[in-house]
Amino acid sequence: MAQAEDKGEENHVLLVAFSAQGHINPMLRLGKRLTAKGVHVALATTEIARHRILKSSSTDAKAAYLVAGIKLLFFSDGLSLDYDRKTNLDLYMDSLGKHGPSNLSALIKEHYTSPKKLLCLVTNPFVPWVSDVAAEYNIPCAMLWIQPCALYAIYYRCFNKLSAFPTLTDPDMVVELPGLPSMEKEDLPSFVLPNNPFGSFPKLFSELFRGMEKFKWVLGNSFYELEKHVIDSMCELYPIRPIGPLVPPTLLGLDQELEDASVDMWKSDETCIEWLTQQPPCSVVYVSFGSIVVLPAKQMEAIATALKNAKRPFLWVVKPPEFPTPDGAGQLPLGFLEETKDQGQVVRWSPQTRVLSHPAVACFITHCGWNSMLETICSGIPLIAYPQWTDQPTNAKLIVDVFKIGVRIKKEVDGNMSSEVIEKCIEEVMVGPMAEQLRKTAMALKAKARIAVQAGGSSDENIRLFVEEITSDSREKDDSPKVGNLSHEGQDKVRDKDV
Ligand SMILES: O=c1ccn([C@@H]2O[C@H](COP(=O)(O)OP(=O)(O)O)[C@@H](O)[C@H]2O)c(=O)[nH]1
Ligand SMILES: O=C(O[C@@H]1O[C@H](CO)[C@@H](O)[C@H](O)[C@H]1O)c1ccc(O)c(O)c1
Repeated sequence: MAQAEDKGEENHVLLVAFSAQGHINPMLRLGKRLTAKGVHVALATTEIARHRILKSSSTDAKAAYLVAGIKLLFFSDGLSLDYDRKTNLDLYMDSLGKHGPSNLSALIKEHYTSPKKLLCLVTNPFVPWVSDVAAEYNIPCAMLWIQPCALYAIYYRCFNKLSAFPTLTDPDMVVELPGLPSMEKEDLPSFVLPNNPFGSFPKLFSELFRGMEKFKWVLGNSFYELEKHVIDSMCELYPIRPIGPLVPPTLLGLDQELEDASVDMWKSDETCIEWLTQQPPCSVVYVSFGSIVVLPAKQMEAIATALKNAKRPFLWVVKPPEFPTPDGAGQLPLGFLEETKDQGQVVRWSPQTRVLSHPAVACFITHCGWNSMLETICSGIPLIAYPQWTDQPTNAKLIVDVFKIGVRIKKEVDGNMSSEVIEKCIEEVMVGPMAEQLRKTAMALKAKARIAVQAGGSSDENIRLFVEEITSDSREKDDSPKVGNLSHEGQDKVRDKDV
């Protein structure tokens, strides 16, 4: 029997997320901020997430369906659970776009006694078609932009052809955009480059950014004080309201909110926390490339050599590839574990936010996924950027030239990284005047992030405004996009709180 989720109550919001660790968790944390303001929230994502959450035995079956008061609902993306979505990314995105809308629509009919009880649907960028499902039920739609606001601005201008971007005939052109530093091709998101191999993303973003009027609100997982210039630059086009950082409350000093709203798709190895506790303060190099990137064998070797030669304690997350290949991608070099057993720890999946906020951790070598970056900003430690694809190259540019909280591993001409360069980066962020400056800047940003989410802070005010707008019964009377940020006076008041 179909179970109604709404139990006759009003004020429901349904969040819809692409099925990835770094997409679902910020949506859940937005959900928690909404439930704190009296809204009932559920999150719908695809079956592959349920499968992964259940497989990760750190999450029990009950928790797979209810997270911090947010009900999880699942629909099919049209593919079997054992399908290799990563290798066949374009087919995966096509299937999701083809089957997602009707399956989501059926889910809404099944779970809500009347779709009219839904104040709005909130989607994220990889499932933009959710806005069409919202329109089918005459429900307003919001988007949570889960990458830096800088990426929102870049894609908006690129796909609406408002600025010049590299082409096959001019692949090396430098891109100049308001509110951002000049960007060379290695600083741009891979999906806007002429050699991007994943055709589904430019197609998806083109449809999304040319049809922005389908979204009454655009919320961003960032905070005003972090990206003010680029956020201001979008005010005249299609504004984005920052409401983040959407990270665990413990990283934000929100002690009154102990429970995090997140799921784990892999079981984390808690033994590394015990190991960290035995290390001197500010000594450990933490290394992780997130949930999707699998590094080629040569790059794994370069990192292994650099860590050995740096002679500092390290914690390295080496997540076994879901579909292993014979070329050794994602595998540790033979003998590495034995050679470094007294120096470092390797785990398959770490409790990353606890690691980053541990006093023993000194810096983070990262692929620059936006969730990892926000978690690091909130922990106040410097980064070493080694971006791979999608938003990551731009995120690396932000780390170095805008936020000024880290360094970037420069690639060799063959596109690989050398162990010497990695080692040099480790030294730069660990010792000397540059290390000191990076740490100081990182600590100042951490303080700003905390202020943004506290009562009356810029992000908290933007959430308050969003809830006020979705719950006011202006829906019938006023369908115009509510995309504006706080009024200028409001923003100024918040700005005065800058540290
Ligand atoms: O060993 C790990 C590696 C990553 N993460 C979490 O996985 C998410 C990764 O998201 P991100 O956007 O950084 O990168 P993605 O994995 O999506 O590429 C972050 O919240 C991390 O805290 C984790 O819990 N343990
Ligand atoms: O984009 C994918 O995942 C990550 O999302 C983060 C937030 O958007 C981003 O900052 C990070 O760089 C990305 O790695 C993603 C793409 C394709 C796919 O099949 C996924 O499972 C995730």
